[in-house]
Amino acid sequence: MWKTASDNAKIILQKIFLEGMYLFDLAKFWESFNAEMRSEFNEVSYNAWFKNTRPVSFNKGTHELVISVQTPVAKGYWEQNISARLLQAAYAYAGIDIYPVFVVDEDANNSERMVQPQKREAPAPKAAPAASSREFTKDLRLNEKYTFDNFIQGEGNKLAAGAAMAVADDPGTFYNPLFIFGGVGLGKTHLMQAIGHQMLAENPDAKVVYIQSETFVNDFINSIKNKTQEKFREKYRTADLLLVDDIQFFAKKEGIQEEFFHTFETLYNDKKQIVMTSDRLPTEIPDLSERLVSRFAWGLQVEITPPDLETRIAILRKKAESEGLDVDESTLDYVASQVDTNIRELEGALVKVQAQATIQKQDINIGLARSALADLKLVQKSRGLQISKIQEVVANYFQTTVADIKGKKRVRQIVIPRQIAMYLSRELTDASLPKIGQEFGGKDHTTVMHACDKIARQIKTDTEIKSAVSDLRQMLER
Ligand SMILES: Nc1ncnc2c1ncn2[C@@H]1O[C@H](COP(=O)(O)OP(=O)(O)OP(=O)(O)O)[C@@H](O)[C@H]1O
Repeated sequence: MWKTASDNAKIILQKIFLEGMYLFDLAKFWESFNAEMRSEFNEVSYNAWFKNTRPVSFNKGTHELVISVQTPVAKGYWEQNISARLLQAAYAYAGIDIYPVFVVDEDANNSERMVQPQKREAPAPKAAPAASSREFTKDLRLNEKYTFDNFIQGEGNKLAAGAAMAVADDPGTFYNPLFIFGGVGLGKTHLMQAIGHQMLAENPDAKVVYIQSETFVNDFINSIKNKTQEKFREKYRTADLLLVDDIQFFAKKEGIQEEFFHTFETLYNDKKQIVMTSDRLPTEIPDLSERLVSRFAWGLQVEITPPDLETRIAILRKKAESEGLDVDESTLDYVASQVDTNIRELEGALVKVQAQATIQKQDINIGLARSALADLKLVQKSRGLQISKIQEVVANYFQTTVADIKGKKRVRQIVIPRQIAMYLSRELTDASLPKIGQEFGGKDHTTVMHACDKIARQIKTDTEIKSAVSDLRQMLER
């Protein structure tokens, strides 16, 4: 029987397909794709998106290519920005279509939280007022050291760093707004400004506005006093990138919130990137209007948690290098072990050691570091109460177990001690509500908020609860 032209075509296609399958060597393909990406992305971006991303398997039947990424942020970035490139590369390499599937590596063990974006409303287009670029340059005060290159990634900040880089690579589209929250001195401002630096490096004419939230408040009040509201609006509503630091200071300021709402709307609708930092989630900022809370959740809310020892050492090493200090590893290790919750204080500790070395005309070594930081140790000791310690003391007091305190049992004998432990964690540590929830077996921050409110109320009305809380406080503060 003769073959028709269309049969032939089918056979040829089948052959090409099979050759493609045959040729599709996953390891080799990945190597070549990686090399291509390495030459295209700068070092920081390459390290963020590609270095720890691995192909897991390729199914020759379904063409599914399973790829393991380190964080949910990296997953989102690959899906949105890199998938298309990967498809092209696979086609060019072996003439086949592939279907990438991204999985987050559970072993990467992220300690930070990422709050998933909420559904956003379709933005109504709005015309932006004309810009005056000189005003922005005048206001710009980015710290030149706060770049991605100088930011050490580790447990506690890699989700936030990944999100910041994604935003810097593709502002106004990917995670808008980006809301970075977490404790004092953990690098929120640094990351936020790094986005500004990258935007300016790529486009020196970009209008990058970086402000402390108090500046917005003061500018607004002055604009009313001086009748320069139009100018005020122009300044903020024509930015390409608006960076607002410590937005928790908008708490209870209704007029300011109203003004910021309109600034937000204008920028958002114009697809301009907004980045905010805060020491807590929007839902925890007192009297923050519902519409701001919901808008802040449109993009990504990501937490920075305190760095582990390894990251603290790496930060100190980098700082010592940039200051031209010769500090050996054991001294770096010692200094890093003295300050565990605040990187500003960690850097301050190194400065203290450096100052002592200068005064005493000595080289920096572990003995000198010990004497320089002797008083610091006392301060840290009284401040560094751990949530785990609170759980242990409360469990003992109520003759239950830490597992039950952290668990899900709903019986009253456990629920009350659990709520008291949450209340004390809020009162006696710097931990945010999400962080406390996480330490109590991954509970939602609203559960913690409810527990804290309930115990605060009961202390006023229930003498037994009152004296239990006061006993426990004494035990913990001893
Ligand atoms: N991962 C990091 N790598 C290098 N330096 C860091 C890192 N995180 C923080 N720092 C440094 O620690 C100092 C404090 O950081 P930053 O001011 O950004 O903290 P913050 O979270 O904004 O604090 P605050 O809550 O007080 O506003 C800065 O000098 C910053 O450069």
